[in-house]
Amino acid sequence: HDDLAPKLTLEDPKPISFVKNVLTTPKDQNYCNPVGQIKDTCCDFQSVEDMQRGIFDKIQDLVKTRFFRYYKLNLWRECPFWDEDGLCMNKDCSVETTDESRLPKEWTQEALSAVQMSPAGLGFQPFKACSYKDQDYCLIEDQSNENVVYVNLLDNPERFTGYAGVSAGRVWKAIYEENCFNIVHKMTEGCKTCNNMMNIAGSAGNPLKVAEKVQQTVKEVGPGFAHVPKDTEKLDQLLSDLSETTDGGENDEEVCLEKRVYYRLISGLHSSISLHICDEWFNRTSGEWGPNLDCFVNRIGSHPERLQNVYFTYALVLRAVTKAGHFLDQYDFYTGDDKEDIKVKSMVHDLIDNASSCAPTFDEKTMFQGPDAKALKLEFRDHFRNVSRIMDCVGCEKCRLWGKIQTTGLGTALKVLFSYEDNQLNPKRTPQLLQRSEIVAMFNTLNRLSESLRAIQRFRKMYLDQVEEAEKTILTPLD
Ligand SMILES: Cc1cc2nc3c(=O)[nH]c(=O)nc-3n(C[C@H](O)[C@H](O)[C@H](O)COP(=O)(O)OP(=O)(O)OC[C@H]3O[C@@H](n4cnc5c(N)ncnc54)[C@H](O)[C@@H]3O)c2cc1C
Repeated sequence: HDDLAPKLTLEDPKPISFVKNVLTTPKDQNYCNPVGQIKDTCCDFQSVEDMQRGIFDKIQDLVKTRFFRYYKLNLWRECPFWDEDGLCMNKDCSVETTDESRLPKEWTQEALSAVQMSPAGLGFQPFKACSYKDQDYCLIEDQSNENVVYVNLLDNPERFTGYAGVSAGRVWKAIYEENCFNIVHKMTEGCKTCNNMMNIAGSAGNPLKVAEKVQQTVKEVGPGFAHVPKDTEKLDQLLSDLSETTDGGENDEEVCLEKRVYYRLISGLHSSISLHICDEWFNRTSGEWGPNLDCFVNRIGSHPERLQNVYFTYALVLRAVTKAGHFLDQYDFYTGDDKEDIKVKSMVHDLIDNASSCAPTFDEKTMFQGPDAKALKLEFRDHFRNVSRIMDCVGCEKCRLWGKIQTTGLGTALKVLFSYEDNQLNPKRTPQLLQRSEIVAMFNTLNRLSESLRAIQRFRKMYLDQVEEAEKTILTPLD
């Protein structure tokens, strides 16, 4: 499978000709500076930027603390969907793990069977074995598995690794294809195999598109891949049924809120990862790390929707963090050092207090209200769980690490928003609500999104500076 191995030498992004741009397009002072309401949220772009600036330093300081910088995970689970044999051997892809002897002994392997909860019974439960609870939107790693390791996130920053090509593309494709809800499933009721197949081949819910997608997927990977039935006759029949029953064409307005939210969330994560790559790009000529404007313009700047989705995802996660405020206020942030525990607790409190001083950024009560609400919610949850499993198919260790953290962070946010009413987020009523890894993931995800918003502001300025430079070049007469 040579073609599936990650391409390690990602080509440099296409350079932007600013002089040509200035000559051909009107100067855009508002470049990458969206205004107005962020669709499907209850806040506008400007207030999100203001809030992000207000709490940026607080969240940066928080993720550096002992409690938040160590993340425990299984980095080497088998990809459950396809044979992922692409292994990125680039040194920037590798993850440095932490020797457990340097961590509080209560966190470590030996204590697994002994400790489940802090004496107070509130919160601290880092060693719970893996199982999906109904409320969970993502796979929580089996903390007692012998393959789990601790990683110091500060030693393993998410940045450009060179991971790209077929392997990375296939993971993104599979993630977007999880956004396939109800309507398609209704058409294939009673056909379990077909339903499974739809799960991996689905598109935006238009049956014709799905049929085409199935055909394309089968062509690419062949029958027998993941859930695609080996029985090609059945497949042909399904495709012809689908083509007959559809009139084609999809009306965007008909895409339900839940589906839009799902897409925006994933696309926001994707944009955020791209932003980190562009912000910490490795310049092969100078041998230095730094922002790459061409990368930004190509991947984000020229796609307004991708840019806006970062704000959306930030708004959603921030709402989840503030909603969980009461629970976190009483959580035992155990680090093995009493002073540090108190410090972390007060930092979390301060952050949430600041974020809560503004109106909520997202209204979770608008979702799952229609007649199919219950089924749709289950589907939404199951699809998101699949996204966290797809992370095991990422062929670069470092990307997998951050992919896992951020999908767990988003899954935790969804759990807080959609699995519990405000009054249930009380540790006395639901002491086992969140595990340590979920809390660490949610705050680190908020931090990465916050860094992405800051990167957008920086790239915006770089872009305008370049335009100004180009204008000077045009206006300066040649000697
Ligand atoms: C989970 C995960 C984590 C990763 N982490 C890293 C990392 O830490 N460092 C690193 O260097 N590389 C990482 N990668 C690889 C990186 O995301 C890109 O895949 C790679 O840089 C190649 O980029 P590309 O320009 O070909 O397009 P990709 O980013 O691979 O995008 C594929 C296609 O998706 C569509 N698309 C792109 N962005 C969006 C969006 N925001 N919304 C909707 N559609 C979009 C476009 O059609 C695009 O062609 C990661 C990949 C995955 C799957």
